[in-house]
Amino acid sequence: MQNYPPKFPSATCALCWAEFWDYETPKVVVVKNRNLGIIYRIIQVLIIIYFVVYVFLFQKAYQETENAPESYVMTKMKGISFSNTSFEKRIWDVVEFVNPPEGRDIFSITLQTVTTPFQTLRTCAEDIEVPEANCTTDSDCVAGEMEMLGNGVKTGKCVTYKDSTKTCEIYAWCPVEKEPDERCLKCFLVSAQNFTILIKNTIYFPKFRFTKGNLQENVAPDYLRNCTFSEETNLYCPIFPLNFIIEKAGETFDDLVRKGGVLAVVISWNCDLDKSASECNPKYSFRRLDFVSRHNNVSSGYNFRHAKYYIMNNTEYRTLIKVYGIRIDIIIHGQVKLLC
Ligand SMILES: Nc1ncnc2c1ncn2[C@@H]1O[C@H](COP(=O)(O)OP(=O)(O)OP(=O)(O)O)[C@@H](O)[C@H]1O
Repeated sequence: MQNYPPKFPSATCALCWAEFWDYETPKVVVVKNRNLGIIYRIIQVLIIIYFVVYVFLFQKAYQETENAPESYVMTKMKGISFSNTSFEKRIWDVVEFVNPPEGRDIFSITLQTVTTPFQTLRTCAEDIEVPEANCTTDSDCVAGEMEMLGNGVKTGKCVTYKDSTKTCEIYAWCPVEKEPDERCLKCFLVSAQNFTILIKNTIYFPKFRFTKGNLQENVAPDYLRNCTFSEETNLYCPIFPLNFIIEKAGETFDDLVRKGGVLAVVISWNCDLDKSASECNPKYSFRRLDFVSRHNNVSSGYNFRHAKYYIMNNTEYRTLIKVYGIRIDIIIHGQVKLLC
């Protein structure tokens, strides 16, 4: 059965042409129902409130925004400390305890060291803690073999490590490093808490050509030497005592000195450029970044090794230094808005 006559293109075209000349208008139906009317008005009011309060007043969606400013950070530490160990009496100035020295946005402060002095390239017994180091006869030590967690290449001999304990002999920087049973936590850099850090920061938003820095302008040349940061009274004095950063990050110096750790100083520049530039101020926050290592027995804290080389009697020596310390990361955030 065929319901509709077959439509030919010419017939469809004629229909369209006829409809083109029709007049259309929506028909409004007024429902006289109080409840329905109340719901309708409430929805209208909610939509108006959303746009006026949230979109316009709070989000300021009529403004153009720019995120991720170009940023310059320079850091400089000041401080001096004295350590008195059985090994040596030592003065620690910034050259000793700041790594790297150029004043980058990521740097570390040495709080404790495990030092292995007078290492030379020669043979010695492998450290007992190294896997496969224990031996009873020379046949346990394959010459030329290297243990990736070890300190050198095996010579093929089994030698005395301590008392009756024997380990494979290795060719390495000897003597090899030994972690002391107990590190003297009070020996090192106790006064490090009072060290101060200058953090110079300038941001630039290229779209709006807006730039600002965190340093007070037009002040006495020795202003920075005498001021300390305070969010309430000294926002533009970016000199932070180390202990201030540690406390604000919710940590204690004693905890950090044991294993080291990584702290962040976050500087946020969130500004409304429709207001005066003086109302665009940095906001500082502080937190510990290496939370994963803090609650972890396998690898906790922050440490690294470096060596100082020297030549004595035509022999090259090095002092191996394992450093435990605080790494500071300066992180810059920013967002500005301007009426377009
Ligand atoms: N961490 C800090 N704590 C206190 N004052 C500081 C700190 N870092 C720098 N200053 C002081 O801030 C001022 C500006 O430092 P800047 O590094 O620009 O100049 P400088 O003359 O090279 O400093 P300096 O020779 O003292 O290291 C100097 O007076 C400097 O001593």
